[in-house]
Amino acid sequence: MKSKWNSTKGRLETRARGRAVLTDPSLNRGTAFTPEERRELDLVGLVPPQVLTQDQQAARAYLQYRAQPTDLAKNVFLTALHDRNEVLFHRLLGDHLAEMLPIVYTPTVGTAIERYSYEYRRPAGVYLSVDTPEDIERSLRATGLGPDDVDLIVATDGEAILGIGDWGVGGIDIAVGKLAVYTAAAGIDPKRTLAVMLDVGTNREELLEDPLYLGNRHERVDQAAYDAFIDAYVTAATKLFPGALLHWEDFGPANARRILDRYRETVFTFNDDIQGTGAVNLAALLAGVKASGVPLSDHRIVVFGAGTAGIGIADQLRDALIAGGLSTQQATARIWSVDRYGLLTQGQDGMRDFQIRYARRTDEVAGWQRDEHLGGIPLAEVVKQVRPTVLIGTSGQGGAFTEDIVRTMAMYAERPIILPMSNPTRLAEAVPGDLLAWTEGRALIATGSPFDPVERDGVTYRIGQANNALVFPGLGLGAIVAGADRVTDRMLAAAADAVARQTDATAPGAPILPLIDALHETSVAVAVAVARAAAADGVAHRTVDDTVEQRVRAAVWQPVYPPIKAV
Ligand SMILES: NC(=O)C1=CN([C@@H]2O[C@H](COP(=O)(O)OP(=O)(O)OC[C@H]3O[C@@H](n4cnc5c(N)ncnc54)[C@H](O)[C@@H]3O)[C@@H](O)[C@H]2O)C=CC1
Ligand SMILES: CC(=O)C(=O)O
Ligand SMILES: [Mg+2]
Repeated sequence: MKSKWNSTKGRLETRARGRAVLTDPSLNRGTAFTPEERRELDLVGLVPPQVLTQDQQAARAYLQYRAQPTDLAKNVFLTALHDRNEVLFHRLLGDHLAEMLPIVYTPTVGTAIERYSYEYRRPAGVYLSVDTPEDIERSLRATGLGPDDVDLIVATDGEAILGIGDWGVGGIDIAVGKLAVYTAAAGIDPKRTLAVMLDVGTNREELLEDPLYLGNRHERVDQAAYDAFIDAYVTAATKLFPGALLHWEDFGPANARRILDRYRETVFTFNDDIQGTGAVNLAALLAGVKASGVPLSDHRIVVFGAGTAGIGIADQLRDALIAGGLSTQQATARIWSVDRYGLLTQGQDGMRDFQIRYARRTDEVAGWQRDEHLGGIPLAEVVKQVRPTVLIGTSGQGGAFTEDIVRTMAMYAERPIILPMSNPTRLAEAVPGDLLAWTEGRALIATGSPFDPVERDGVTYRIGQANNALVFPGLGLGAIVAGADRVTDRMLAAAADAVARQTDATAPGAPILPLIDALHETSVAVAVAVARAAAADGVAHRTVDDTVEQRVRAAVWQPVYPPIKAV
């Protein structure tokens, strides 16, 4: 590798010279290279004469950003900046986090993924192909990164991107987006991360037929080939980068849980949609429960959309109820899960194995109104019968929480807790303005994608984002600082608890989750709690003591140009 971070000397050392410096985004600082650096690195005459400060560069980049006509154009602009000058990209993102997160992350990242093969400029990570698994190791090595150089790898197979489905190779952008959030929120060093696209094909006809489509032009492979490929990836990644956390993002429901179950006991690994989402949802509930004044164990919880995220949520809620003193049976009975064929009920055809534990007994629902067209008991009937106090949406079905459903819920719950968590924005099961109108301002709300505050009767309701972005960055940072080699349930519960402690939702209009402006402090709190939990579970390989918060803060990477030395 031409450049290397020298941690003893605290400087970047490079053998690159001239144009090669300017085309490497981890080295390039464009007009901010000092006269001395320009001479040392053979850049004299290759950049305009004026030397700018990073502040000036950031101000100019922000002007350019603001001049972009659409959100997609803003995304493309930021991607290009990322490709040109990584530090400046992170500086800009950090300076304008609440404004730019919706551009690099949900909702606009969804559009960027749909448009990937059209907006493509430069590669963005490592593209591994199921057709040539023998190249996995070589491709990972080609990054030039050594065994101690990687803390984190975010991988996707692009099958279940947010709620927009299978986008094949374009899915790489969700891995890139998650990594941007890791750095912006928790200061994970971007040099020490990798985005990986596990290209197993796509079942989206429109991509297969598109001459510009950049991924493998065949359908998704069968399970045997798929599993062998995933195994080859895990084997190579753990061999080459033994300390790295393997983060899985947006896998289809048939694979997400299977992969997690297969590796979680033996590999340092984390499924964001199952575990991160479960933790942020639990945090929202803990904060909402405090504001509602009703203990968690007295709540009746309906989860709409019993897939990867929905059942991940149900599992962590169930664990929290059990930790609060309920038996497994009692805890499970507090949760009603509704999927595409209605309420999960015993004996229902086509249930996934991970859904079965939430299926209700048939005698319990015998008198409930079925919808023959749907093939089961619809959400509206479940809400009527159950009178839930909590309604969670992870269905990807925009508008599914109708006025009728919400008004029925609000007849019985004083402070209904409603979390339309589906992304991107257009797939939210309901929007905050409607929810507040239908509940006369009583609903406690958090949404998966960002929403503006709502004004009502002189109160400003700020809407927290029930998004795993409140959890995974701090989880990663805490795990790194603790030198963890596993992600345990206790670490997830600790993350949820730490997020919930960041807010007090008792004041009128207060959000139940911390706002994005506070994402960094939230992530630090999560990291500290996670590091302590890792130590308590015996999976930490570094000392976690009273100095842990200091160490977490010291580990936060800052977007400043480090000293650079030509070698
Ligand atoms: N806010 C957050 O942090 C997160 C939000 N999500 C969102 O949750 C949604 C689902 O994501 P995944 O669980 O990964 O997908 P998934 O495909 O695993 O799950 C979706 C589930 O919804 C069900 N469903 C589909 N149509 C339905 C209908 N008409 N009625 C009831 N259920 C229906 C499907 O059968 C499936 O079980 C997406 O929109 C995603 O963006 C996912 C992860 C994190
Ligand atoms: C936030 C996220 O992970 C999702 O919507 O899939
Ligand atoms: Mg996801």
